[in-house]
Amino acid sequence: MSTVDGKTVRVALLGCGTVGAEVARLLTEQAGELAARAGAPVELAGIAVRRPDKHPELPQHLLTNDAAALVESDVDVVVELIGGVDPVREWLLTALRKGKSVVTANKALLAEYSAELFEAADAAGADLYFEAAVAGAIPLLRPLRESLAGDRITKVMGIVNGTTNFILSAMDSTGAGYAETLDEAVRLGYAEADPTADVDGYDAASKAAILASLAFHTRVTASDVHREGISNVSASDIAAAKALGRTVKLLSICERVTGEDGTESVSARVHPVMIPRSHPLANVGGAFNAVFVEADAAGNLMFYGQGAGGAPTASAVLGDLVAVARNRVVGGRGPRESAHAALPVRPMGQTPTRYHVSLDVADKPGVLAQVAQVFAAHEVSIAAVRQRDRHDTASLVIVTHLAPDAALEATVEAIGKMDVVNEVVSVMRVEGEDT
Ligand SMILES: NC(=O)c1ccc[n+]([C@@H]2O[C@H](COP(=O)([O-])OP(=O)(O)OC[C@H]3O[C@@H](n4cnc5c(N)ncnc54)[C@H](O)[C@@H]3O)[C@@H](O)[C@H]2O)c1
Ligand SMILES: N[C@@H](CCO)C(=O)O
Ligand code: NA
Repeated sequence: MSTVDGKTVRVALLGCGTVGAEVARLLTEQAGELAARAGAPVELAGIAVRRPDKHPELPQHLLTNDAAALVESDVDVVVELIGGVDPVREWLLTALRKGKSVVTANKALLAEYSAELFEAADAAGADLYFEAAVAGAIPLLRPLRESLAGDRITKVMGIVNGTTNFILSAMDSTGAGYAETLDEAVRLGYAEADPTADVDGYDAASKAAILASLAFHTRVTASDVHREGISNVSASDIAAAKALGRTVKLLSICERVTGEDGTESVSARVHPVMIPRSHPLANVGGAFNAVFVEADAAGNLMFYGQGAGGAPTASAVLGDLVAVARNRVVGGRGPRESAHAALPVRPMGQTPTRYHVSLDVADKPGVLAQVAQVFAAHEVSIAAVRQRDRHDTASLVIVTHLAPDAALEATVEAIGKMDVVNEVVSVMRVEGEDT
């Protein structure tokens, strides 16, 4: 038995590309079921596209190239699937100020402007949902905003960019270098012709900002996130990781950091990391996403699935659409912004990290002691050392304990200048316990 007695919820769809086309299809094909679940018919009232004449597949009477006018028209919900900041930002602010609910997949916009969007939403009592913006189909933002709202989250760490995960997974399995693997990823259609946002970590940094804000009830923007991409990850790094029983992943890491004086701050960063092959994130291959959440009461949680693609991303958009339609039917709202903790963002240099350093050194007495002395001088404690002799040189692999990132960086710089060090073969941060 279902009750569909609510007033029709009229939906404006802005953008009909990879994700928008799937949303339009599912909205039409599943109209009856969506109405039953929402408690009211959910009706596509208009679709804004750039060139209506290029969309013979869509109902022609719904098409317009005037997104601004569609937002102002008699619609209840605006689903934005165009992307980018301008001009979308103004349209969504207009919609929210007029009390219309907004559903968007736009991480670039949310990562910089969520405060003003939430302010507009809160002032008008409208909903702002964006499950598709991080990790596509994977239910992640709703668990953070709702299911875990009673817990204290300490860390959110994951693979939230499919393109870079595809490239790193391929480098790991073939041993090939970065440039040739990227070319292959573009050829196969996994990476875009201009893959900058993915490979330089901008996409993952936007997602980290959204995750840190929701997990820690604070405001973190993309510009607060320390960002390193994967273009410097070499075949040597991958080989060094393998030799240690580790693999390399581009991780978005958001964590609470408690200073020596007990004050709390947030660290949000994106960079390549060596993790043990036994770590749950190590087995996430290809273009899949996975996010690990640590919370005081819940313990460890893992979210895994498809982080991109038309249909998977549309699944998250439709879920949000049903949620906002339900809220309208019962006259309520979804969660408002929760930024009460107002935690400062810790600079990367002061963030505790661990390094792996692989060196090619002269094979003579006292070299290990000299290298260890440089670590000690920077107050960096060594967790493990492995030395392997070759002819007249030796391979030295050092893994540190936690130390401020700036101290680790300075240590590596000083080591690179030592006469006894022939080559710094690989330097990378590590996460997870060694097995
Ligand atoms: N594709 C994915 O896998 C994926 C996953 C998660 C989130 N997202 C996000 O979803 C959003 C859409 O991504 P996409 O992959 O569908 O992009 P897309 O480029 O395939 O589609 C965007 C569409 O918007 C249209 N458009 C641009 N300006 C417009 C305007 N002024 N009026 C009307 N239409 C206009 C474009 O012509 C294009 O068809 C982005 O914010 C993206 O970050 C995408
Ligand atoms: N370019 C993104 C799409 C999903 O946000 C990725 O590779 O994961
Ligand atoms: Na998601």
